[in-house]
Amino acid sequence: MTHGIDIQSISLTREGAEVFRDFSLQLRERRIGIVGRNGAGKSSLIRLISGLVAPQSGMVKVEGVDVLKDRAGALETVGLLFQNPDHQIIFPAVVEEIAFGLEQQGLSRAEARARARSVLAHHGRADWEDRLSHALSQGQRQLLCLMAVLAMEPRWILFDEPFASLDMPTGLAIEARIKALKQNVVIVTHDPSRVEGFDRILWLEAGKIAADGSPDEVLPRYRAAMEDLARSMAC
Ligand SMILES: Nc1ncnc2c1ncn2[C@@H]1O[C@H](COP(=O)(O)OP(=O)(O)OP(=O)(O)O)[C@@H](O)[C@H]1O
Repeated sequence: MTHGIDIQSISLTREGAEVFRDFSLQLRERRIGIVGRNGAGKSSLIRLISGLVAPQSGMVKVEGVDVLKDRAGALETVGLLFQNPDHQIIFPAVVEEIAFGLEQQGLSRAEARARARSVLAHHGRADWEDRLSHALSQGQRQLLCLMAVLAMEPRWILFDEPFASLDMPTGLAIEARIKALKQNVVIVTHDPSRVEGFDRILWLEAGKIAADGSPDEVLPRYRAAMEDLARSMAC
């Protein structure tokens, strides 16, 4: 049985601004979308879930792993893809980028590189073995980040606006890859059409859940509210 993601009474303040106060949430579904306006706390929430941001109080467990206290366990349990691959990629060489997380999980350097090469081959990118990350296109760098996360085989993968800077074919290709993943997936997006057909949608507003339910329950209300706001902002 899956324990899923268990967020208990989180309070988070960033640079003096309160983002969450006594916030609790349980996530078990396989496909979860998070929508909400700029500054609602969507990125902060998935950073909390992956253990990259520490709350002032409260606890986050993913599949029973305390992601703040058990960093090695967290790497095996939850992977995060940043919106901008350039904020994620550390190494000049593609193979090193994929091997790094595997070494963090305890593989030797040689084992990690061999596994990285097999991951590239599995995704039909064996020819990237000797490529430099910065010489890839934006969409290709995003795919590299996805492969680096998938290589670690986490049970949950969190995506922070994965489509924001991709052209249409690359966006569709990444969307198809995400759909085919066997892992549990959480996607933060400003585009409701990307999360139609998901199991659960959360609408986050100023650090609180404004709506929580199926896409049919939440997305029409979200779209209508955003359209109302747009009308009130129009000059
Ligand atoms: N690195 C940071 N340092 C300090 N404060 C931050 C940082 N990132 C976000 N915040 C603050 O946390 C709050 C929530 O931001 P967050 O990025 O989580 O929202 P979001 O819903 O993902 O917004 P967007 O849709 O614009 O990406 C905002 O008030 C923001 O100013």
